[in-house]
Amino acid sequence: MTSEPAVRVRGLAAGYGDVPVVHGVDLDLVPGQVVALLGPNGAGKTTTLRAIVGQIPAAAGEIAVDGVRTRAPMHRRVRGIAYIPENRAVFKTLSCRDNLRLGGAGLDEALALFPQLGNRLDVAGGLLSGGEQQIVGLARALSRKPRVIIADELSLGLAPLVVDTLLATIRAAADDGAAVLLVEQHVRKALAVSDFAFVMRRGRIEISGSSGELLQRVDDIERTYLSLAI
Ligand SMILES: Nc1ncnc2c1ncn2[C@@H]1O[C@H](COP(=O)(O)OP(=O)(O)OP(=O)(O)O)[C@@H](O)[C@H]1O
Repeated sequence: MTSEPAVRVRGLAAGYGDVPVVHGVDLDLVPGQVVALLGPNGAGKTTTLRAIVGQIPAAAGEIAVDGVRTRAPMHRRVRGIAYIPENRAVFKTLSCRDNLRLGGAGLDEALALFPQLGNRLDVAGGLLSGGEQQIVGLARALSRKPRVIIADELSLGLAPLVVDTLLATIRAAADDGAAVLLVEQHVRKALAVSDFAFVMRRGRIEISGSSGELLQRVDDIERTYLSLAI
């Protein structure tokens, strides 16, 4: 892959107040690639994403977007970056249609991605199933054709088929040229759709490699790194 990283992270440290949570994180997000960030609960994955998008400040290290170092807050840094946080950002009293239109996203593009929303457009966001709410959030983010997609546990609590749909859509967005960073609890599914993966524990990256390599040692990785909390 010859593309320059869309996002380059070096030596990133971040935390909350005086409490350091992540340390020394290096990663590149390259157009066309999905990078999976794996790790047990509390490892620091969400904190890493929040620091990359500028929702919390970096305590140390560098973040460069398109080769330009930035410390800008999220609303400036995220031009062309879709951040899909863990909690489903669906407005409960707005219809599915209005939820999809929010923020300038195109309804047609959203329905092209997820035709199954077509007969749910008049349903209030709060009455959609968890899977549908997550699909609405992802459709809204992807229909703006972001260059960088940063997604946190898209599949939390969803049925396996919905998880497969969401991950396939993420893969397709990368194949169309997006640079993707994905935090995912389904380790095998994440390794199957990603190109490169990092395993984080106690705030540090402990393993990195191609997803194919990591898939070959997934039993060992799950036993050693993913089965224990923190
Ligand atoms: N807003 C916050 N204020 C203080 N500490 C926090 C906050 N959010 C997270 N933490 C702490 O930071 C550590 C890392 O949490 P983080 O959410 O980044 O982990 P994670 O790997 O994403 O785990 P999970 O899979 O449970 O979301 C945990 O010890 C957590 O308690």
